[in-house]
Amino acid sequence: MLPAVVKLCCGISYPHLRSMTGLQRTAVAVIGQEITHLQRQNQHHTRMPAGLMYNDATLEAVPVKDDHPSYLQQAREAMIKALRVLKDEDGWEVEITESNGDVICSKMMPGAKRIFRLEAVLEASVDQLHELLFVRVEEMQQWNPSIKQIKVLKRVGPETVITHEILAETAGNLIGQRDFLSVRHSCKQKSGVFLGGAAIHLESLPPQAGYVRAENGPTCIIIQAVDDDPRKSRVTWLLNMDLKGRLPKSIVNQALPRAQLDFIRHLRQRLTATAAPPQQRGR
Ligand SMILES: CC(C)CCC[C@@H](C)[C@H]1CC[C@H]2[C@@H]3CC=C4C[C@@H](O)CC[C@]4(C)[C@H]3CC[C@]12C
Repeated sequence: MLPAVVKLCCGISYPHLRSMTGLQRTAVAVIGQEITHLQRQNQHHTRMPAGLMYNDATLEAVPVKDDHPSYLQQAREAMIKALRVLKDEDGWEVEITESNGDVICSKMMPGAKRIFRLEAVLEASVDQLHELLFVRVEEMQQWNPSIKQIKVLKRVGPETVITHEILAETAGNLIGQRDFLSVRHSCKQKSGVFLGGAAIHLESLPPQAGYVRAENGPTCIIIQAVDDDPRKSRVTWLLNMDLKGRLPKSIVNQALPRAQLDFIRHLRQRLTATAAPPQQRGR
């Protein structure tokens, strides 16, 4: 199914491919590699029962009964969709330009849904960011006060996890309590690290009392080394979120880019905190 979708996309976008630059080329390159990976993974899936391959017995179990082999596919499809959106340069409007160079643009999608793209350069290596944003994702609540909890419910593969995220009340004041269920996938390429994600449904974890189940994705964070400095990385983050519930669009469309800036600010604080011991900070 996915290879067919990608072939179709490639066909549609072929005339545009010749005029592409930078990020766009990266995005297209990764789509090709993803197909190859995916085809290999799919061969495994047809031979082995779902869930047997990477079951990690040490994981603290919130039961994920509704296991099926397509989580990896869903995550990859989400990543490809998100990359296609980033690749298309048309229709982006600048929302916020910060004095430190961070820029947030937004774009209206079919269905009158606004999505947001943040671009920032961070003082951290690609590996450091991969570690903080994917490998040690459960620690995020320690450095990001907007998040009450992130829990890895299941490891679907070495680079694919199912997570449950609960927003902190501080972040939710205006928006109300939200939680998310997502499949998240990380893909390391020469050109950088790609983190993709999409909302999923699990019968074993239905929306909880007092929370509105929001949907995050298809989304993608691209982390690329800055050419002349391996200690810096360029982050391109597509935020595509449906907060659900009855919220005025104007409020949502202000809250989302703000949430992106907050996220990056906390990430920077976390990076400074680890870079220098407390007595040296600020010198
Ligand atoms: C009140 C509203 C507007 C707040 C929105 C909060 C947003 C910005 C929060 C909620 C859940 C968060 C995500 C939770 C998990 C991950 C997985 C990780 O691999 C990359 C970061 C990422 C993708 C987070 C990005 C920021 C995030 C999307």
